[in-house]
Order: sequence, then structure tokens, then C-alpha cells
Amino acid sequence: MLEVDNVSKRYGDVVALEGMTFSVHAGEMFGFVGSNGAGKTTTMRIALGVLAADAGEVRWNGAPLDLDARRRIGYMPEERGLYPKMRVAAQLAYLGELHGMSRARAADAAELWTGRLGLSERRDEEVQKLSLGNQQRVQLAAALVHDPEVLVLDEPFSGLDPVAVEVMSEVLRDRCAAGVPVVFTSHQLDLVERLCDRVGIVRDGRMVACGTVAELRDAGPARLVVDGPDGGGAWARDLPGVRVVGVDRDRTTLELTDGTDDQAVLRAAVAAGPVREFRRLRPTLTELFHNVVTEEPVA
Ligand SMILES: Nc1ncnc2c1ncn2[C@@H]1O[C@H](COP(=O)(O)OP(=O)(O)OP(=O)(O)O)[C@@H](O)[C@H]1O
Repeated sequence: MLEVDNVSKRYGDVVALEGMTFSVHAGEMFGFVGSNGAGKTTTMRIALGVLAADAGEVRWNGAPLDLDARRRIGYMPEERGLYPKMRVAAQLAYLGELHGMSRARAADAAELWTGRLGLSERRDEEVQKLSLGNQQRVQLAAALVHDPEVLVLDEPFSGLDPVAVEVMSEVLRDRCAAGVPVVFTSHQLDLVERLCDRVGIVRDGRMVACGTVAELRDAGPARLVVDGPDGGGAWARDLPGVRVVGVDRDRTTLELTDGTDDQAVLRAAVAAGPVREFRRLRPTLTELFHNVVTEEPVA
């Protein structure tokens, strides 16, 4: 398990992180989302150990991250650090050797990952001559080549075409299934919602919401949509614990205060007329994200 525990970081007067805390378990895919400048890259750099925290700790399997543990992380940096003039397979093999692999194992791993990531035809090309999307595939291969125990990926999906997104998703799912914790940042919330077991939403250097997508969608006041009795939602206006928040012809959107029994609402609706639809309204991750990042900051 990778644990980021109460990590804080300032750059001069800028508070980049303030008590950032979360953990990623073996075999779990964790999506790390937030607005530009929220602190995601800073967190990833600290998790990898390329940047020192002012306070707090990063632990791998319960122990503070040391040099040895860092070598077992596969990292895809936001600034994409490849050697532009080196050829794809030679570069990957070289990176594998830097991580302590024998020359033969590193060459095999380079062969394997270029194949898995659809780069077989590009093995002997210079990285700088590849399209940006293909350079990104090489960058992921570089994170994977030494068979890391943890994957930390900064924006692995940005700029990829739909086929490349599928290839990359498949590889990450596969690593997760092999027990590797995977954490990645992304602004593509639909993708995060589809892929991740858990999601953390960061705002102004703090984790403001964290959980499974289902947990996050179920948090907050319950909302119901009822398509039924006529009359602009009049049937619901006097129900205890119920607020009418929207009316669209016979379709009424209700917000329930905590503890209000939705079945009592259903009975009231049926008593007032025929009910054609009665369902819980759950926000998408995009709506949740929007709510979280536009909320007034807590003083
Ligand atoms: N080297 C630096 N020197 C000064 N300030 C920095 C430095 N790196 C980051 N910051 C500041 O720290 C804050 C967090 O930045 P960070 O890059 O971690 O955000 P992010 O969530 O990764 O953003 P994005 O989605 O735009 O990549 C921002 O206010 C940023 O301006």
C-alpha cells in the first residue's frame, strides 16, 4: 500500500499542499483529480521522492519511502523525460538497466512493452521523430519496463487518441489485476469514472473528497426524480423533510433532508396520482467535481 500522510509543501509564499492525505492499496486504481494548480503534480513528485515535503510522510508498505523503494516505483512525469535522440527500444532497455536489470532482461522487457503498447513498428525510430501520442506510449513503457511494484502516472491520457486511450487503459487494468497499486492524474473525468476504483478530488492543496465513485455520488443530500402526479409538484410541497428543487411539467426533482424515508415520498406520490417514474438522481463525477471546486472555501 502507498500512503501519503499529511503532506505539506510550500513554494515560497505559495501553499501547494496542506495536509494532503490518501492511500492507494494493492491492485487498486486511484484517480487523482483537481483543477489546474490544485497540487496533483506536487503530490506525485513527493510520492516519488524527487521533491521533498516540508512536513508529512510518504510510506510504502508501512515504511517511509527510501531510495530502494523509490526504484520500485514506475513514474510517468508530467514533463515527459525521454532522450529525444535515442531509439525507442534502446532507450527502454537503457532505462531498465538503470533500474538494475541485466542487459538481456532489459532488452526482453523493452521488446515486451513496445509490443504491448503497439510500438513494435517503431522500435528502431528516434523518440523525437514519433508523434506526441506515440511518445506518450513510450513514456508509459518507460514507467513499466522495470516491472515496478507501484505506478504513479501524471496525466497519462492527455492528448491520446481513443485507440491509444483503450490500449493504455487495458495495460493499467492489467497491472492492477497483477496487484500493483496505480495512481494517475487526469482531467478526463469520464475516463476516471470508468476506470478507477477510488477517486480523490483535490482543491487548493487539500483532499476535499475521496472514495469510490459510488460513495462520492451517494454523498450529500439525496435527490429524487418523480414523473407522476400533475400540478407542478404541489403534491410534494408540504411533505416533511422534502424540498422541491425543480419542476419540468409532470416531472419533479426533490431533495430530501437526511433521514427522510423515500418510500414515504413514493406513497405520497402514488396517493396523489399515477407514478410513471421514481428514481434516485446521482450526480456524475463531472457534476461532483464542479460542485466541489466551485464551493466557497472554508474559512
Ligand atoms: N517549482 C515551482 N515553483 C513555484 N511554485 C510552484 C512550483 N511548482 C508548482 N508550483 C505551484 O504549486 C501549486 C500546485 O501546482 P501543481 O503543479 O502541483 O498543480 P497541479 O494540480 O498538478 O496542476 P495541473 O493540473 O495544472 O497540472 C500551484 O499554485 C503552482 O503554481
